[in-house]
Amino acid sequence: MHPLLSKCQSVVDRLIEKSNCKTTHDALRLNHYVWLALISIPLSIIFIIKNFFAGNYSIAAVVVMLMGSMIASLFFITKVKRPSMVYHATNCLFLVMLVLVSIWGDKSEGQILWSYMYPVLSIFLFGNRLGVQWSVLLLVALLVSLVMNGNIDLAQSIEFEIRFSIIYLTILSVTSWLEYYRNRYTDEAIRQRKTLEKERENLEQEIDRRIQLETKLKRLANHDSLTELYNRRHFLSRATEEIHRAQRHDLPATMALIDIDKFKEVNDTYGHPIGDAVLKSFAKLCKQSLRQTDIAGRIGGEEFAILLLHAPAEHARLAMDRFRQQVSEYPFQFEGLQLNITISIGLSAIDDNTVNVDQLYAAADSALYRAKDTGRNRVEIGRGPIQK
Ligand SMILES: Nc1nc2c(ncn2[C@@H]2O[C@H](COP(=O)(O)OP(=O)(O)OP(=O)(O)O)[C@@H](O)[C@H]2O)c(=O)[nH]1
Repeated sequence: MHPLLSKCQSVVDRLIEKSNCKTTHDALRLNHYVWLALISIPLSIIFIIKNFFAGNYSIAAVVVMLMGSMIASLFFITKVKRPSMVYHATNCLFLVMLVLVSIWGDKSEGQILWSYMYPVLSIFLFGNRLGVQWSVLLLVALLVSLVMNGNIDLAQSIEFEIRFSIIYLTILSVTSWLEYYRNRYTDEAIRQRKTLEKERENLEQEIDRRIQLETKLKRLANHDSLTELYNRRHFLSRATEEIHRAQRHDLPATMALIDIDKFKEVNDTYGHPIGDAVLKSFAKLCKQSLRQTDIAGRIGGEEFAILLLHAPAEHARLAMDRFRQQVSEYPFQFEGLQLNITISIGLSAIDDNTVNVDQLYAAADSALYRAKDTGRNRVEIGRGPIQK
């Protein structure tokens, strides 16, 4: 679009935005009216000047009135409740003006011919049904005025009236036909756009649903459903990555295997659901006590593993001993019951000889057995990974 036109369109849009249009259809009609008014105002000025110098003062005065009403209407459309009333009023004035022009007009120049543009404008502005009604009304009014007002040059010529009517009706029919097809294609385009928008919306919802499902599936695949810690497979895979990283950067890391002591007794004494609740609470406590960088997983029934990153064996032992102490003093409470548990921990730190996570796990596991064998509620460090 030409920059001047798009500037005008933005002014028109602003006017329409400020108006009280309820539907997009109303807004479209108002858009047409504002454009017609913007084009008609300069044309009216030319028409006024021409008639003024031709001595047709009465016509010039009527057009001045019409132009004034159009300018005023541009202010009123943002104020009134129903903006369509404004252009209906202007249309009535325009119609009266055309009739008066045909009565007062310069006979030799046939001012009545200006009326030919009315069907085009009214259908453009009001749509087919109302536009045709207004156009037919104008035709009737013009014919009556031609017959009644004794305009000798025109009124006496029945032939002129017939020719005028035929051309007027042809213009009306062609415009109406064009408007009909324009409406049809516009409606079709709107329908297609709505369908496309709906499909896009559905597609977006489907993508969201699948993303959520994928996230859920990933979570289910990697996490233990009871404790929400990593499951054995995912823990070992994450631990493998981290061990490689630590080895590459020459950083310490220690694996801790934790087993709840005499957990069978908890199940046997209080029942399996309480046993589950203990496991859940223990996992929560475990998460709270760990560093953000540490990785924790549930390896089996009541067995857990933690990979303590950036922690050499001695630091890990201190940290795990604190945790062991914390667990032994923690009052696990369920349904009015309070119970205490203890844990045994086996540690194994990576060194230059560590080949893989299984070695580290095996070393931590043997340390855990030692902790169990030597009385439970203890932390033991493994004797180092199996040598290459
Ligand atoms: N409630 C519950 N119990 C479980 C779960 N998984 C394993 N267990 C129980 O954990 C208990 C483990 O018992 P054991 O392996 O004999 O060991 P323990 O009684 O803890 O004794 P120590 O390890 O030698 O101190 C068994 O009774 C299992 O049934 C679970 O998901 N929920």
